[in-house]
Amino acid sequence: MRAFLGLGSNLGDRRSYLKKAVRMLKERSGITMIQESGVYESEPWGELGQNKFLNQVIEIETSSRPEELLSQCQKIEAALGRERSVHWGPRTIDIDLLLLENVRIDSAHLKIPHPYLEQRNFVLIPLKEIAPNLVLPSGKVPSDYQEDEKIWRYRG
Ligand SMILES: Nc1ncnc2c1ncn2[C@@H]1O[C@H](COP(=O)(O)OP(=O)(O)OP(=O)(O)O)[C@@H](O)[C@H]1O
Ligand SMILES: Nc1nc2c(c(=O)[nH]1)N=C(CO)CN2
Repeated sequence: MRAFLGLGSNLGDRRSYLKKAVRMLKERSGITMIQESGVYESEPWGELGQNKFLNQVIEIETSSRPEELLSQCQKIEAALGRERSVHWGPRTIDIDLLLLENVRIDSAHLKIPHPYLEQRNFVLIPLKEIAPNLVLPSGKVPSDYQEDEKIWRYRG
């Protein structure tokens, strides 16, 4: 099954957390990397008054079921020192399941497609780089969305 994952970090060595998360995902059994977007920096969305984020979107092929994939991602978050304190607050690493091929889930602990997907430029702009024509829940595609001054390519 094809899956798009969104990675984000705004604490500590943000670039290194993204690299480590990508490496750990590649090492997981049943996961094959298909594409990695570049890294983008942006102002915090939602909960303001925290550090800027680095974000990246990746496409993988996985043999895991959605619940298993969530649990694999949460193990990586835990291994990289993620502490869940503030909703939408600072984090060393966040891994969101954005879209899974032909999957719709609306349970208490897993919602697919990710409910805020199309409200977040930090997801849409990296997605536009690797999957410009992917049809999103609204029927729009990532190339319909424009970059703005609140998000830029990070070359660090
Ligand atoms: N598509 C999804 N991807 C990742 N987690 C999800 C998803 N849908 C629901 N969740 C649930 O969301 C819970 C809280 O996640 P988290 O603490 O990362 O929220 P957040 O990053 O602050 O907010 P957001 O989910 O809006 O990015 C997770 O424990 C997980 O069970
Ligand atoms: N720019 C940006 N803002 C955010 C992000 C993120 O990854 N990038 N994640 C959040 C919690 O999921 C809240 N706000």
